[in-house]
Amino acid sequence: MKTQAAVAWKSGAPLSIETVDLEGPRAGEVLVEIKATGICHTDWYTLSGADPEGIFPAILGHEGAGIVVDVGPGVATLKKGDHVIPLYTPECRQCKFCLSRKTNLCQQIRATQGRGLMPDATSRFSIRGKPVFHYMGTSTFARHTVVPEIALAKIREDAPFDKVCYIGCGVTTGIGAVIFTAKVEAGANVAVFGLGGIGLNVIQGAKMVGADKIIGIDINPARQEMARKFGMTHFINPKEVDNVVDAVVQLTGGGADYSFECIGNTQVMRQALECTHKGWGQSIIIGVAEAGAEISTRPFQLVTGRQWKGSAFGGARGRTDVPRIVDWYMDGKININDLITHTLPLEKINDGFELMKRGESIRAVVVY
Ligand SMILES: NC(=O)C1=CN([C@@H]2O[C@H](COP(=O)(O)OP(=O)(O)OC[C@H]3O[C@@H](n4cnc5c(N)ncnc54)[C@H](O)[C@@H]3O)[C@@H](O)[C@H]2O)C=CC1
Ligand SMILES: N[C@@H](CCC(=O)N[C@@H](CSC=O)C(=O)NCC(=O)O)C(=O)O
Ligand SMILES: [Zn+2]
Ligand SMILES: [Zn+2]
Repeated sequence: MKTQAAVAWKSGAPLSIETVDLEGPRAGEVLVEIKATGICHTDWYTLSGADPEGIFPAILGHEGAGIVVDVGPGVATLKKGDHVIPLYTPECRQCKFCLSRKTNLCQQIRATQGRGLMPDATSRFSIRGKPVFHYMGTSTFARHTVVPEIALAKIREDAPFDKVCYIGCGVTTGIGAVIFTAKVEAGANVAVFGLGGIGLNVIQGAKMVGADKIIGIDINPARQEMARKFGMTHFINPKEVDNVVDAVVQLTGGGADYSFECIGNTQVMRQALECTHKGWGQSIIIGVAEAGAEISTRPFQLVTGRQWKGSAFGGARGRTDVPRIVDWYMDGKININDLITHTLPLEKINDGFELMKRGESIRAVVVY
């Protein structure tokens, strides 16, 4: 079939709206009509050329929601008409990683996914006979995409696509990092570095679990108002203090119980670790740093009880947890609407990237 997509021909260049050939689903695969997709900082990271796994031409996008149009042979858990959210972290429930119960990082299809291919090592997308790569196993910047069955969460049919698409990455990543990765307890003090589409969801998660002080740190003062609305109790602008670490330690009487780095800046990752409490502080890295970047601190920081952890997709097991998070939204337990600051048609997708780069949007959502 033919479909329309925003194609990334090469790094650093704007996306180009193209008519694309899309082959139907093979065994274990599902054809999805994407109804809406968010634009995440990680799409920009890959488009910028900073991602070691970035390959071109590709169809980016990993924060979508849509409807099943067709299923390939052997697909048992989904049928035409089902509403779904594609998962860049699948959940096969059979691999060593899934069975361990220690991680959400299902590895069943990770190798081919990282090479921009479907599990049988081929692409379903092409233009004028030349293959175009998939991205993160989802490629939601296309009106139609093919996704493995294990990488689709079935969601309720009354959930609005233009809001719950954000659960496909940002919402789950932020709230999940608090609930699933850090397991923040009521009364804990939390520091959140970076108050964008991810950090604001960390704040929302910290508020949900009953954290005490929720300290937001951002160089963009315009982020303060929204962060307070979502539960931030204190704000630090690094440009206005001598030392961010000291500022957090003072505010919390010794250090944050938990901190979250939601930027992708390795200097800030160090600050986020070092502002946590001696003996038990945990710092969760969420931000994705550029290829080759390394983190450092004095080992003494770890010897004295601080811990560094990472979190991908909030530690969520997508097929199990994403439908629950959709329920939380539908039950009014989490706020997504206020974070979606811009809605655009596919033709204007590059404007969405510009808004993000200028710090003017929290989430821009493309509605097909
Ligand atoms: N681990 C995971 O599963 C995921 C990771 N990410 C990554 O999380 C990071 C954040 O993504 P978004 O929230 O969408 O980005 P964003 O661009 O919306 O937000 C980043 C925020 O950090 C602030 N900031 C930049 N430099 C700063 C500094 N030196 N100190 C304090 N604040 C600073 C910016 O003003 C902005 O408000 C990105 O690196 C993204 O790739 C995104 C989704 C999932
Ligand atoms: N491709 C990059 C790594 C990018 C990365 O860390 N992705 C996150 C999700 S970011 C979503 O917006 C993730 O889930 N990582 C786990 C994984 O298996 O990719 C690189 O090669 O550095
Ligand atoms: Zn993302
Ligand atoms: Zn698995």
